[in-house]
Amino acid sequence: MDEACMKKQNWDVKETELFLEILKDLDMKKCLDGRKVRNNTLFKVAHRRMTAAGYHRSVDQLKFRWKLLKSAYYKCKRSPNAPAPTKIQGWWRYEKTMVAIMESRHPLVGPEVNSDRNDEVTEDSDVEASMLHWPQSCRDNNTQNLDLIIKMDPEMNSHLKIGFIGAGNMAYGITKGILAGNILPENILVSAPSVRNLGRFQELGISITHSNVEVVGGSDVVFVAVKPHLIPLVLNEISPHVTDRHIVVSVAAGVTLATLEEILPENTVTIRMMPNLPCMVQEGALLFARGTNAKEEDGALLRSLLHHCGLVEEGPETWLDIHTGLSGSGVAFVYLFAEALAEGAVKMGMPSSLAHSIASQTVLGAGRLLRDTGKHPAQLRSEVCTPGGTTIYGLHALEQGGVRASTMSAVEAATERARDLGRKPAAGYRK
Ligand SMILES: NC(=O)C1=CN([C@@H]2O[C@H](COP(=O)(O)OP(=O)(O)OC[C@H]3O[C@@H](n4cnc5c(N)ncnc54)[C@H](OP(=O)(O)O)[C@@H]3O)[C@@H](O)[C@H]2O)C=CC1
Ligand SMILES: O=C(O)[C@@H]1CCC=N1
Repeated sequence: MDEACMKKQNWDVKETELFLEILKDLDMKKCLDGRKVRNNTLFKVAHRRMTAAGYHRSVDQLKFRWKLLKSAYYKCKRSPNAPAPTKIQGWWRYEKTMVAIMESRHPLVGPEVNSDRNDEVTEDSDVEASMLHWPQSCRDNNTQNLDLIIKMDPEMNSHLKIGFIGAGNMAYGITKGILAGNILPENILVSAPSVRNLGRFQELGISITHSNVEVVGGSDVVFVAVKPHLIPLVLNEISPHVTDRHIVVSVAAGVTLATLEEILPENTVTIRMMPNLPCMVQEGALLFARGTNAKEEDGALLRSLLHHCGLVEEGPETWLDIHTGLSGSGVAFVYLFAEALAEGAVKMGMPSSLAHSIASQTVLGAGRLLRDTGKHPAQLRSEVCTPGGTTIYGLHALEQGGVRASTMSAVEAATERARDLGRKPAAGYRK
């Protein structure tokens, strides 16, 4: 480690005080009990807040600083009257806050305390922080816990820098959803080779560039929203600039996590996600799968970033292609049906514009009722259907046209196409 780097590891009073205030504010008493003391998420929250305040420490450095402070606290407890019981310079400044944190956490008895005491280290070894092995975050931390932790820190996302590579319809849809949350336009940067799609981002107050590398350099979360056949090209271009600071989220249909991980540097946090266009009106349906290095808290962060886009779910990667058929492409199937409904009305003599606005309201109303009641579609269908009435005559006509089978085939065909794109992203692809 060179001298400049070692210097960077020296904490000054202001920085340490801020760090402790953040930990206190995060209410460690509730969140860090025993085994969860090293919960990555909390340190990540602290990391984001420190970064926002202009202090650029890695999560591991924060953990190590905490370890030192705890060590000093225990030394002090053991021999309160001994002079300079710790090597942390100016320890007296932090003692009060440390006591406030530690003594609201648990009494100084019990096995956890003993195990904490074993963590005692000297400040001299601070420079070795990056080499320390920290246990993985506890597997028993379910998503609910993580969501709670993130909710505790409502400003967390607002400091995140978000980048989009590709300025097409999907990037725009996700951006609109993100902006409905607490991310400000000035924290978003979008790139595309031409200006033709960039204007609408500018109108939202978002910065634009033609440089994908600039987007990576200025972002914590990078959405890659180019067509699937361009993914290898774009990832090869940005790969030298991707670091452990980044979460790379691909929205490209079919492109697998294995492909992303093969091109990006080892240890890159990758997430594969399939959104859909209604993100634009905060009614999207999004499914994501985490890559090898993406932890639960990375998924929780993505969820909290996108929750204004609509329904956000996590699942195994094998469901991503199915979700593409069901929902990514599925919205287009619904539009086709809406169009056909309107055309049926036009055929029967209704003016086109009225027919289309009634068709869209019908799709919206049917969808909301389906979602909000949680009823099975067949149940709602039967509630509309009077015996011998109009609806059953119409449904009969639809069944004769094979609408159910052809819709199932449409989902199947789109799923298979996504799987093909995953095998050969460029195969038969048209822009
Ligand atoms: N549209 C949808 O409903 C959905 C799309 N997706 C996925 O989202 C991705 C994007 O789709 P969509 O938004 O529809 O596509 P668009 O064609 O609307 O947008 C593609 C964007 O990529 C940009 N681009 C092209 N080459 C590069 C490059 N080398 N570097 C940076 N940007 C580049 C284009 O630039 P320019 O503006 O200059 O042309 C354009 O802005 C696809 O992978 C698709 O599978 C997923 C779910 C739904
Ligand atoms: O048609 C496509 O390939 C993209 C993916 C899902 C929706 N649109």
